[in-house]
Amino acid sequence: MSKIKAYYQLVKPGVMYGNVLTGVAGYLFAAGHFHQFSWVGFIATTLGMTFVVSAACVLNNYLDQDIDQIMARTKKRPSVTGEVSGPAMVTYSIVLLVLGTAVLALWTNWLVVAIGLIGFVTYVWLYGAWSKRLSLHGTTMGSISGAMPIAGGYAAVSGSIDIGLIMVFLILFFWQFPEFYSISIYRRKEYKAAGVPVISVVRGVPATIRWIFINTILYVLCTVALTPLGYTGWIYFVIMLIAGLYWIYVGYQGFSAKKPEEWARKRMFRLAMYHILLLCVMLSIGPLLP
Ligand code: HEM
Ligand SMILES: CC(C)=CCC/C(C)=C/CC/C(C)=C/COP(=O)(O)OP(=O)(O)O
Repeated sequence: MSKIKAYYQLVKPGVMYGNVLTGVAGYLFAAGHFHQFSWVGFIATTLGMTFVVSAACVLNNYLDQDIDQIMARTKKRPSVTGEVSGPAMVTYSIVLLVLGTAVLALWTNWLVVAIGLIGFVTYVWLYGAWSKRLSLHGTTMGSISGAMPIAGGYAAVSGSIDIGLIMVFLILFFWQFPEFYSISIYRRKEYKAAGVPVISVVRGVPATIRWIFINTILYVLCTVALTPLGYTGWIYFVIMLIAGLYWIYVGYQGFSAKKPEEWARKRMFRLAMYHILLLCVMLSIGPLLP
């Protein structure tokens, strides 16, 4: 692997782009609602968030080497193979964090800076270094950090904490349980071998399927609630309701799945990916449509 590719891998591109995408959606959602869009604010939010989320992922890679070297999915990471040294990773993370925080501080507002830093600390320490290793509730902590970028994007426009900010935070918070709990089903053996107490290891697969179902319903309720709350028009409502009911139906199929691993990988996880894309598009245009 070339050095550049190694440094790129360290930011966990899949997770990083997903998080930035939700940040962008949060910004556009608020911009549509408040009729207030600025290119400077938009670019600074996107760029700053990209740097801060990347900084968090790099530091997490540095701290997670012991777990990552056991799991097949993660054992080829540059942090594990030694391609990038420990001190280099820490320096890289600090540079990204300083850059990102500076961009957010200069061109957005202090609420966005605070949300970025809370997300950073929650992901790197409260989740990665602490609760992920200790308890099945680590996912809840991880979900708090994962819901920060959309809240940050929204806050860049609103400048304050309001119902809209709380709702987008909750939507993203609940979305992550179907996403990660389905991964925990199809990667159960790896997590068990690495000693990570994810829900499928601690409570078993049927209980995990139950919690996926419950959280999917909570996600759908929060997404459609934006319309009666006055944030989006009925086109958003109808599309999110239909897509949401379908997701709930797929969650329900989990109860009778003959091969839960296959259901989790090919149905539930995949649908979580489609849902986040659809959600981001609909949040961005929902306030502007009838
Ligand atoms: C807003 C929050 C999140 C976003 C946007 C997100 C996005 C993504 C995306 C796009 C992927 C597929 C690409 C890739 O493999 O890198 C992925 C995979 C993954 N995510 Fe998430 N994720 C989020 C939250 C979480 C949470 C809370 C956890 C765990 C507690 C988690 C654990 C994982 C794992 C382990 C994979 C790898 C799956 C595999 O290789 O089979 N993610 N995520
Ligand atoms: C504003 C801000 C900086 C927010 C932080 C956003 C962020 C990086 C969220 C990630 C969510 C999450 C728990 C991913 C899984 O990590 P993992 O360590 O379980 O994944 P792995 O097993 O692939 O390493």
